Amino acid sequence: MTTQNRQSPLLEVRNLSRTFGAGDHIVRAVDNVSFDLYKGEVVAIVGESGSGKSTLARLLLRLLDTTSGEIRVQGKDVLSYHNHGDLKKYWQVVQGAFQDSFAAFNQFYSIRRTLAKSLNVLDRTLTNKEVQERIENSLLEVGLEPSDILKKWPHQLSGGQLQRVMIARALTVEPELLIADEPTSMLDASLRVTVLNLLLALQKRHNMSIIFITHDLGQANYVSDRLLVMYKGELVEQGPTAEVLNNPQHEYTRRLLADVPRLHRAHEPVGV
Ligand SMILES: Nc1ncnc2c1ncn2[C@@H]1O[C@H](COP(=O)(O)OP(=O)(O)OP(=O)(O)O)[C@@H](O)[C@H]1O
Repeated sequence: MTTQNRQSPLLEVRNLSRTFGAGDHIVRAVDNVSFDLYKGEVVAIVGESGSGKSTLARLLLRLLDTTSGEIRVQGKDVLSYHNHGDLKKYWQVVQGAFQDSFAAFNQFYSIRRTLAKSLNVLDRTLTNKEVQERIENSLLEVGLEPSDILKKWPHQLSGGQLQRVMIARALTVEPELLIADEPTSMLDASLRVTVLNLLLALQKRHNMSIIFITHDLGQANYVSDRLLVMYKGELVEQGPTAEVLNNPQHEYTRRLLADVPRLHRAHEPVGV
């Protein structure tokens, strides 16, 4: 999980901003954020509620327009993608998985239909057999038995199973980067550890890059190589996770750390 591949970043974010509203009511949800992410890295973005983490995730996934700044993936200017064809290709490289997996699924679709449909939309070149294979392999990757899961409907699955199906859905396109936005927040403690370990296993198996968004420093410590701290839309601190946690430079990071005294127990996922 060390950052070895230093040739060129997979993701380059420069001076990225997104505001909502105007005048006295302007909200700088993401304010002049810059960072790089390399292939195979797990980067955690931490910050309290409202610090701009989800807005940043949506900007990176091109689900929301930017106000200003640059996003490059594999050296390409992502913000120049406007038509559906370009965006679909982009979503084969960068995928997202979100906190509320139940809301993300169409309740009237079986899991098979959900997974096949989202893969077909993004990659029309695949045969039915290839679609089936990708779906089954992705479910196996997240520890679910395809024959059992595929015929079910979302309401028949537990929160943990749904969360894993959501990650499997992202995996069907074999992405280079997975953006996981609070993927454990709806889960109970034992399932949280399962999902965190699953993400780490995926990173190892595929050398996949992961952006892990959380308000929980303990989980960030458990999964990440590098830590980015957001406060009121700004990236106030970033660096190797152990370095940031052992020697926080920003007052806000110190405050966050003060709230989690158990963090200093090595490799323990606090709050999970
Ligand atoms: N569509 C929107 N319209 C107006 N304001 C918004 C919108 N989306 C987000 N915001 C505001 O932007 C700021 C950042 O919100 P965001 O959801 O990105 O934070 P967050 O760190 O992800 O919070 P949480 O951990 O609670 O999800 C907040 O002040 C929020 O109210």
